[in-house]
Amino acid sequence: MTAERDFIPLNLCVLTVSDSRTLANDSSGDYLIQSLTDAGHRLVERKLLPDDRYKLRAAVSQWIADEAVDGILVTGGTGFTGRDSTPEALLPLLDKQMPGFGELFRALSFDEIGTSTLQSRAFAGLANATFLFCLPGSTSACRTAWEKIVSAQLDARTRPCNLATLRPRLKE
Ligand SMILES: Nc1ncnc2c1ncn2[C@@H]1O[C@H](COP(=O)(O)OP(=O)(O)OP(=O)(O)O)[C@@H](O)[C@H]1O
Ligand SMILES: Nc1nc2c(c(=O)[nH]1)N[C@H]1C(S)=C(S)[C@@H](COP(=O)(O)O)O[C@H]1N2
Repeated sequence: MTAERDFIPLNLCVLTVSDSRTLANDSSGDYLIQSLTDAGHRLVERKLLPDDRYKLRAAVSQWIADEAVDGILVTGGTGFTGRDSTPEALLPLLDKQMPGFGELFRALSFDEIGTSTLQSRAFAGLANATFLFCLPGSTSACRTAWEKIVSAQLDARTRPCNLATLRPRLKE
C-alpha cells in the first residue's frame, strides 16, 4: 500500500494584466487569490500591470529570480485584440514550455463556450523551477483553468504526478 502524501503549501504570486481594471474591480485576480489560499497555498505578492510587455517581463523576471517564489499565476492579455501581448512578453522567459496546457485548457473550455476559446492563447511553463500559468482575463476562464487543471497540478497529494511533487527535482 502506498503512503498518503502530504500537502505541500506553495508560495505563489498573482499578476493581473489589464489596461482598464484596477484592484477595486480585478475579479479574476481576486478569484485566483481566494482559490489558492482556500487550497492552502500562500500568496507572496499581487500585482496589476498594463498590457506593456516590458513591464510584464520585468515583474515576472523578478519573481522567477526569487528563490522563495514557487509559482506565478497570470490573468489577462492572452487574446488577439487590442494590446494583448502576454504570450509575446512572457514566453521568452520560459526555460521549458508545458506542452498541452493551452490545448487542454481550450478543449475543456470548448465544452463551455464553444469555438470562442480559440481566441485565448493561454499557456504555461517553467523558468528557474518556477511554474508560470498564463490564463485569460475572464473570471470564468480562470475558474475553468483553476478547477480543472492548475489546482491539481499544484497539489502534492494528486496522483500520479504533479508539479508540487516535482518541484525539488526540477533543478537537479
Ligand atoms: N481582471 C479581470 N477581472 C474580471 N474580469 C476581467 C478581467 N480582465 C478581463 N475581464 C473580462 O474578461 C473578458 C475579456 O476581456 P478582455 O479581452 O479585455 O481581457 P484581457 O485582459 O485582454 O484578457 P484576455 O484577452 O486574455 O481574455 C471581458 O468580459 C472582461 O470584462
Ligand atoms: N472557460 C472559459 N471561459 C471563457 C474563455 C475561455 O477560454 N474558457 N474565454 C473568455 C474570453 S477571452 C471571452 S472573449 C469570452 C468569449 O465568449 P463569447 O462566446 O461570449 O464571446 O469567454 C470568456 N470565457
